[in-house]
Amino acid sequence: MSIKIENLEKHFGSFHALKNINLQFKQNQLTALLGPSGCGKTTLLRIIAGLEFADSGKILFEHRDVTDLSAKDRGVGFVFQHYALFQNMTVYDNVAFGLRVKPRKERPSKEEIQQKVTALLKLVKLDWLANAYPNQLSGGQRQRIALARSLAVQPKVLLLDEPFGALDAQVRKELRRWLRDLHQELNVTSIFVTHDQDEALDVSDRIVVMNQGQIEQIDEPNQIYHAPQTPFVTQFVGDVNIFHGHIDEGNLVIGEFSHKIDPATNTTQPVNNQSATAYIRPYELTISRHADNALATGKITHINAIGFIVRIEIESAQSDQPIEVILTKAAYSQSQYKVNEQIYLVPDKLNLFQQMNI
Ligand SMILES: Nc1ncnc2c1ncn2[C@@H]1O[C@H](COP(=O)(O)OP(=O)(O)OP(=O)(O)O)[C@@H](O)[C@H]1O
Repeated sequence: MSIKIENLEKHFGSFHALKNINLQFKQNQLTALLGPSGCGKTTLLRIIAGLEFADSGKILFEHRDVTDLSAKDRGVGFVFQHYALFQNMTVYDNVAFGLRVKPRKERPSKEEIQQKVTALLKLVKLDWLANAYPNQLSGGQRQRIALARSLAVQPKVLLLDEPFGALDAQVRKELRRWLRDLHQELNVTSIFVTHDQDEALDVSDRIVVMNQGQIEQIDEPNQIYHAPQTPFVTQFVGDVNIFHGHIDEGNLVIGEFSHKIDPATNTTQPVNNQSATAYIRPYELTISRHADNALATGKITHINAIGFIVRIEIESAQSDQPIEVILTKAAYSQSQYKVNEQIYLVPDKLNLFQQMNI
């Protein structure tokens, strides 16, 4: 089932929580709502669920207007961060619950319920725990049972609010891999809220980046990471070095440095005499011993060569923050850079955002 949101507005008193939200969720896709704390992700999810109502705007499930329908009439399944399982029921009974409380006319037979619950427990790979009680499960197992329980009633839409938020990093990673695989087997349109960019990039088909009640960008993970459309998205998704300067005849000028902007590798056309901010990912900066086409100079303050890649930190008068550069092991051992060495920084690619009139 596809979901369409049109001109949605939400205030809490005088606070404008959602500002003119227009969005479409495609059928059977897994979409992440990504943004910092307080940007409105949960509010949007709750409005889609029917747990909260917008001031104005429309929500369509397929072509049906559900704007004024309550949660129970929308046919959605939820999984929340602290989703409480019924402590006095076994895992099996927890998953069967939603089916057993259906009105008599819609309720499946005992045998059908048994088949379905067994299949769901197999799907979440916890059939061996059918007779256990929630307090005998790990946090990750509880979340998987919570998901099985919400899937039992065959929702057409599955909404997940930071489902793995309370779990430790290792379990989170396992569960997100598992959710991605599981989603491929299911016929359900899923929306999940997260403030963790790695989680969004790793799991989802599409990402909606939100900031201060507004949508900044809607795209596939790859595009969000490699072609961010706003300064906010650039900084929020992935590490980035920031340089402030201005444009002069197709060059980005920072202090005494002038870097020729290559139109082939830069999305924005430089406009003369405008102030500009360049956002450069650590692996898009090259360290050089020559000043040609450099953007900055600086002193190497730290080298971390422990992992698969080498991280180099540089202090520079051209940047307020320490600059981070990532090199391959091969490039590093060839060049033999040392701490305290004075070097130049040359970008391979930069994301340029310009402000009108300096
Ligand atoms: N019931 C409410 N009454 C008043 N303000 C609210 C209410 N619910 C949310 N807000 C405010 O609306 C804003 C958006 O909240 P929301 O929970 O949607 O953010 P979020 O992006 O999900 O953040 P987080 O990641 O911290 O959960 C916040 O500033 C919050 O304080």
